[in-house]
Amino acid sequence: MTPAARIAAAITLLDDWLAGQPLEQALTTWGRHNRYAGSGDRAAIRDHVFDAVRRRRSFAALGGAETGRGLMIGALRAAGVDPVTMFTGEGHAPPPLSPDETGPPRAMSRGEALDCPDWLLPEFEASLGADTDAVLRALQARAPVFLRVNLARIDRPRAASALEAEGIVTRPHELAETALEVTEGARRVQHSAPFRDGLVELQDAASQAVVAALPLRANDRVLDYCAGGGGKTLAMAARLPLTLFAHDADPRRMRDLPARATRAGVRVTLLAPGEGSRAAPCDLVLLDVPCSGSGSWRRSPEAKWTLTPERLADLCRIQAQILSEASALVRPGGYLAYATCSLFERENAAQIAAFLARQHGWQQRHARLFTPRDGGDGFFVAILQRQNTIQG
Ligand SMILES: C[S@@+](CC[C@H](N)C(=O)[O-])C[C@H]1O[C@@H](n2cnc3c(N)ncnc32)[C@H](O)[C@@H]1O
Repeated sequence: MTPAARIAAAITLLDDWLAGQPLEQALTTWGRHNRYAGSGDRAAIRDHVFDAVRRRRSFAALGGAETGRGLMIGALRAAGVDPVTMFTGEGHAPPPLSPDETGPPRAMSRGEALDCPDWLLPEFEASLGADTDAVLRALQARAPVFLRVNLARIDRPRAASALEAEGIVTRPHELAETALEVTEGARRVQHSAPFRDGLVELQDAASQAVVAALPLRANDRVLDYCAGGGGKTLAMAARLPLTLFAHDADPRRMRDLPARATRAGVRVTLLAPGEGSRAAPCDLVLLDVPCSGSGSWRRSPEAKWTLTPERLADLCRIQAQILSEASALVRPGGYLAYATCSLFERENAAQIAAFLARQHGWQQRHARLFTPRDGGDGFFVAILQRQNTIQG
């Protein structure tokens, strides 16, 4: 496909998305109906579409309309390319620009320039203060691809060499001693021997830093209460030998966990929903709670536009409930670790402050907010310790 034909395909997909079709579904359907497109074409079209969803407001302002066509005209202008060179109408290129589409772009509001829904600007400001604009700008870019080196099996330099032998170039990242950032060959990772053999896993660098911050000791009894696909379960297992339990309210989310654990050479006991108490009393319970995901909107840009005030309030209620129910599973003297991939204060520090105010006998030992300016996704982690003498 020519570069212009790829843009025409991205326009169709963006129109489907704007009409309400989920992005992944639109991409799969398009792929099925356009089998002539090679893997390079599909990857390039996917990149166009994800960039446009991430930068929906600024591209629409630059392109003059919130349509697939307007977004792609805006994308070209943002990249310093005159859209006239691609919108030629020749072959499979999109039709030439109309007079309306060639006028000078209008001034943008702050929310448009930062690609942020207006209702969320105060939420970001209350959470990030003077860093708001810089963090929102960081969220406009593509997320880097990070790998976690399984230090139980191999050290970071040797993992980097094994990957390089397969054309995957990486560099160490300072967020965690397990982290490698892929700078070339990211699409080869899942077919590579180091990945197949469990020497490396795909995992965001801040997510790795969260696991590195957990106060774990050898042979601890640990429950990953919101385990999902088990990214953090496996990262904990790679740190040191543990008795590990994984639980999730939706067991389908843990479907891939047994195979991933086998590949990594670790044992994890899966618990049915509501049976978290079978792991108690725990030395550490990790609560990687459901959240707005605002820290990972580079990776999942659709979520930025679908979050509503009602959904955010619901998530906060669920987080508070999980904190209350799962804290009971920690032994006296043990730890509760609370994590989100959100940048919002009310899902993070405020949620912990409210827990400490209503539940006596806990002390905060550590808290840190990572933002995309640190390189990885936005993440929050707080570590609370249960007092040995339980009061109230
Ligand atoms: C952020 S994801 C977990 C990601 C996972 N820990 C990882 O690192 O790959 C949050 C998970 O919490 C689960 N969840 C939602 N409500 C829950 C609840 N009340 N109790 C336990 N898990 C819950 C969701 O099904 C989802 O899998």
